[in-house]
Amino acid sequence: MLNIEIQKLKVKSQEKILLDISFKITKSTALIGESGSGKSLTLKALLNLLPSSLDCEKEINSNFDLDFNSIGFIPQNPFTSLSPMTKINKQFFCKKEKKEEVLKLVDLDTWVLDKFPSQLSGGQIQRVIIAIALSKEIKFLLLDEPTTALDIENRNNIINLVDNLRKDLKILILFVTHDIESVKDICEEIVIIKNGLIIEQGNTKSVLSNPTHDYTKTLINSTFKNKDFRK
Ligand SMILES: Nc1ncnc2c1ncn2[C@@H]1O[C@H](COP(=O)(O)OP(=O)(O)OP(=O)(O)O)[C@@H](O)[C@H]1O
Repeated sequence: MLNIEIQKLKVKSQEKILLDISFKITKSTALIGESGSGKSLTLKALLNLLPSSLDCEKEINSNFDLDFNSIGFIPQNPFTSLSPMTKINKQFFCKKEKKEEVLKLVDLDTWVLDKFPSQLSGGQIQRVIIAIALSKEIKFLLLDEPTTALDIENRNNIINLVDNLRKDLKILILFVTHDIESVKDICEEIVIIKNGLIIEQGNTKSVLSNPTHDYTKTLINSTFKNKDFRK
């Protein structure tokens, strides 16, 4: 079973500590926090994409090589993630058979290969982006608010897709969002962050049904208008 143990992830600017967290990913973990809590910094630090003005200390153990080839990244806005003037076919860097295999995994037919991004819907583009990530035989998938730019139907489709990938491919997932509802059924573990620090973490269902911090309660209440899930 794959696992990642982030023992230390600390990001500092010249003025202050922006992020200081540690957590494990053994299946799928949701990282939840308000705007400015440190979600993007966490992703950038894991992807080695922090600006040089920030100082980063990392102690990460994993039972596989954590590098460019083993990590897939799904950004927030699918509409700006692909090259607009290039057909989908040319945006994959793998053999035809692999393209067909990964398109099937995301429930798309090969006709999309002959299209430009502008000819696809937001949900289809997000599926293509996930297929491109999967064409690399990744072991760890990072998702940065992957449903924010989508309508409710496409949002649910992408959530179901991520859930199926998690079950079928058994890859590790870190799903970053401010929207608890989108992850409550697909992430086993949840990490709540505020001002760059972990406020609460644990099994998702336990934390959501019995939050101990007011910050977590506020996040839950702002997400769930209908609180039936807690019964
Ligand atoms: N390059 C930087 N230099 C200095 N401070 C930064 C830098 N990048 C981010 N920060 C600060 O670090 C904190 C966390 O930012 P981050 O972008 O990780 O938040 P976030 O949780 O992703 O928010 P959002 O949901 O709005 O994207 C914020 O206070 C932000 O101002």
